[in-house]
Amino acid sequence: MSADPVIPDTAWQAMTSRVEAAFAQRRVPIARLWRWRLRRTLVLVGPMGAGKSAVGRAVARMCGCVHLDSDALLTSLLGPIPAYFAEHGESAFRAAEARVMAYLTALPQTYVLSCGGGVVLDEDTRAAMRRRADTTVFHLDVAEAEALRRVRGGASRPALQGDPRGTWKRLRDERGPLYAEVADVSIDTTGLTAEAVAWRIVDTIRHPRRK
Ligand SMILES: Nc1ncnc2c1ncn2[C@@H]1O[C@H](COP(=O)(O)OP(=O)(O)O)[C@@H](O)[C@H]1O
Ligand SMILES: O=C(O)C1=C[C@@H](OP(=O)(O)O)[C@@H](O)[C@H](O)C1
Ligand SMILES: [Mg+2]
Repeated sequence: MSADPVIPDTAWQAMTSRVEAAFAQRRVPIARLWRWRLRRTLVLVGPMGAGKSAVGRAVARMCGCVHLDSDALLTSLLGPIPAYFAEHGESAFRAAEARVMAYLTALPQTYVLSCGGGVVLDEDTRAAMRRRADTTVFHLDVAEAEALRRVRGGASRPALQGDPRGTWKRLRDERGPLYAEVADVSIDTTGLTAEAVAWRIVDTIRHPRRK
């Protein structure tokens, strides 16, 4: 794939090297205790503050699989997301995000992927998520008040600038059908710890018919 003008080749190569290193340094899974191994890719989508990043980390720790976070990779490519939004605008961020998602959804390995809340805006990303038979997509949802508590008013989330409460609700409503389009399983995380959500995900994968 040729380099996007806003992403130097060297930065792209550094990012893909980070991903390859993550696969090379996989940790011993807690799940080994019960001799169970995750053989699927798990993708977490949902609104800001649903816990996609925290839950993804917890699931990967339990299963000893690689955890990737689209926002962490984008930060390594573009620098801090709020500064990038301010300097280049949201559409430049979305273009970079779609490119990172195309790369991630084409990886041959299995892993846990925490997505940024807006990845579903891109049609190709949604199609790539649905295409993979070895992937289960979880839609993590959360009640508005708890989401706003978790993101502490949205200071580090540029998409919430101005009116965090109104914007969070509008984005969640607008994107709700897109999350539903890609998700195999939906979990309301309100009142649950990130670890409890992670256990629920692992349980869903281990006992698919009990969903
Ligand atoms: N289920 C949860 N219960 C309480 N706090 C949570 C939960 N999930 C995440 N958090 C906390 O809320 C904040 C935002 O979570 P994060 O995982 O970054 O959300 P997202 O990636 O969906 O925007 C973090 O400080 C995280 O530790
Ligand atoms: O919903 C959005 O538009 C965004 C969500 C953020 O990720 P989280 O959902 O992990 O907070 C991050 O990608 C960016 O600030 C934009
Ligand atoms: Mg996140």
